[in-house]
Amino acid sequence: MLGAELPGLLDCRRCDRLVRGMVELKPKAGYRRSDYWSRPVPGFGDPEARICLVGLAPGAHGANRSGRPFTGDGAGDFMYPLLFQAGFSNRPDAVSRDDGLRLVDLYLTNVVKCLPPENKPKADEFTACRPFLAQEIAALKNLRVILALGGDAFRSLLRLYRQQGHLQRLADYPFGHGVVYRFAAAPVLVGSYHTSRYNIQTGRLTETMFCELLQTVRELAGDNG
Ligand SMILES: O=c1cc[nH]c(=O)[nH]1
Repeated sequence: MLGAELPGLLDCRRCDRLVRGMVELKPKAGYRRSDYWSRPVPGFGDPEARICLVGLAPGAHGANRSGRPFTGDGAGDFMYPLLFQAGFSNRPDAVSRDDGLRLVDLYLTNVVKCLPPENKPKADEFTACRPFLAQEIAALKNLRVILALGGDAFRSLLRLYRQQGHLQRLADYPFGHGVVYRFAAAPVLVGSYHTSRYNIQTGRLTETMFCELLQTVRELAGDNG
């Protein structure tokens, strides 16, 4: 099972700090508290996907409001048009959960499903949420490549791989934009700088860099271009 059907996800209250933070968050101008999802945000996409893109956690006024990863935040505004250009979706933007957006050969999720204060989940919150990520990965039967956005998401995936016996030392797998790690019995792991507004504004990540990486990921999944 995937998305909102992941057992126990929508009702999860494991992390007190995160639950409190979502309740206390002040809506942005023009919105009311009732406009906010303010619960664990399920992943979504193609259940037959060969590729899984994994972000960090819902943005305060993006995924935490809309209830869908990267929907309504700067990171998504950068990413969705490029996913469309690369043929991974049926429309170039993401507006709300009922906008008709469909992902093709791609599943999109976050390592932490609830909004973390200051965008920084704590170690025990990564740990508490990891079983959900493990279930998503296990349910994607055609999965070949995981693209992790940002070092924190990347390292959380490495920890999952270590727990599952696919690797021993995290230090053997340093994060970087474009790093590719292969494993005997787990999806290829690829690192990308996060598509955050900060990274885009500072030029750390450009459209060209991200498009090239999407192409690489597609090739790693089995297409020759
Ligand atoms: O990592 C991120 C950033 C913004 N929105 C998400 O859903 N995930």
